[in-house]
Formats: sequence, C-alpha cells, structure tokens
Amino acid sequence: MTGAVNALLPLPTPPLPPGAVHLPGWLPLERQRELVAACRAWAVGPVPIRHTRLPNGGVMSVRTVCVGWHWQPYRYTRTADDVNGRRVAEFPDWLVALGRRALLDAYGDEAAASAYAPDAALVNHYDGQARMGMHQDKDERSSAPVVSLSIGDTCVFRVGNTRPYTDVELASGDLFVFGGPSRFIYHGVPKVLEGTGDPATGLASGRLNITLRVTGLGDEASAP
Ligand SMILES: O=C(O)CCC(=O)C(=O)O
Ligand SMILES: [Fe+2]
Repeated sequence: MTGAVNALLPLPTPPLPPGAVHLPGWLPLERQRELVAACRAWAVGPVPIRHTRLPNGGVMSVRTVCVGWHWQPYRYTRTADDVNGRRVAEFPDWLVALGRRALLDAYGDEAAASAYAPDAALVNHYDGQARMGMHQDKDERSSAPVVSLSIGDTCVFRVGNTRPYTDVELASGDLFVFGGPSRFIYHGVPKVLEGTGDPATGLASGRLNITLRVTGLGDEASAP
C-alpha cells in the first residue's frame, strides 16, 4: 500500500550544486515569442545557423548561431571563419538587460546583476535526435555566470562533475544560471522530449537554447 501511495507522489526536486539556479517558467510567453523571432533573424545571417564542425572531424548534432562573438571549438572570434568569414550580429542592449534581470532573479544581488555585461550568445537549436554531450563552458576568459534560456520542447539537462549526475527537466520559458562554484561545472543535454513544446512560442518544433556569456575578450584578442 505504501508503495502504491509513494508512486503517486511527485518526485522530489533534485538538489542543484551551489551557484546553479533553476527558475521554471521565468520567461512569459510573449517574451519567448520575441526571442524566437530574434533567433530566427540571427539564424539567417550575417552568419547562417549551422552544425559546428569539431576538430576530430565530427559535427555537433545541434545547429548553432552566435551573437556578439562567434564560437567555434574552442575559441571566440568576431568573424565566423569556419562558416562564411563574416562578422557575427551585434549583441543587442536588450539582451544585456535580459541577462541582468535573469541574474537579479537568480541570485538577488543587485550590484552583481547591474555589473553583468554579457557580450556573446550561443543559440542552439535541437531537432529530432539532437543532443549535447557533457562539457564545460570554459572558452571564456571570465568567471561571470552563464545565463541559459530554453524555449520549445522540454529537455533533460544534466549537471555534475561526477556521477551521480543531477538531471533536471528544462521546459519552455525556464531560466537556468550557472555561476559561482558551478560556473565551470560539467553539463549536457542527453535527451529532448520531442513534441512537448507549445507552438504558440512561434517555434513549430524542437528546442531552442540561448546562453549568454561574458567572453572577457577585448576587440584585439581571441580566446584561448
Ligand atoms: O542546451 C542547453 O541547455 C545547454 C547548451 C550548452 O551547454 C551550451 O551551449 O554550451
Ligand atoms: Fe554548455
């Protein structure tokens, strides 16, 4: 009997490591729609969205377009030298403002939030069987937090440097921030729950993830 009752209880929320914050449903639908429209425009150009080629000859299953700085494994440059050589889209002020609000809501630290100056965004689109293996975001020369926004299909987001990992579901509108002791934590997306997104976001299928980062780079440099 106890087992049957327990089976009906929701699973407890897994504990997240310090510095990692998950705020479900943070983006209102209208804001999600605006972000989808912005991502759609960035996906067209000046640098079109593409599957990133890895140095080992493989290609990533997600398609990525970058804003502010272009990321290719494993550095940032202003121009997309592995795509069409063009300079990536400017990082807009409204996206800086969104990053600051995200940080304020995640940590409640006004001074840290207003000092946050993200200058690069990676927009990833997951369709069908796209996944992302466990990795660290470590090509930035800054330990400022990474702000992650998800739209569309729910995914399983895995965090942790060692097993057992913590798995959380990221649904449309969710904010996830990794900063402080979690800034360089391993994370990945082992699964996307296809067809769970609401087309009212403007995204007909798949999952969109936008991460805001501080590259720590000046205009004359590229990392690492
Ligand atoms: O899609 C996600 O939620 C994570 C994306 C990610 O880890 C990355 O772009 O580095
Ligand atoms: Fe990442």
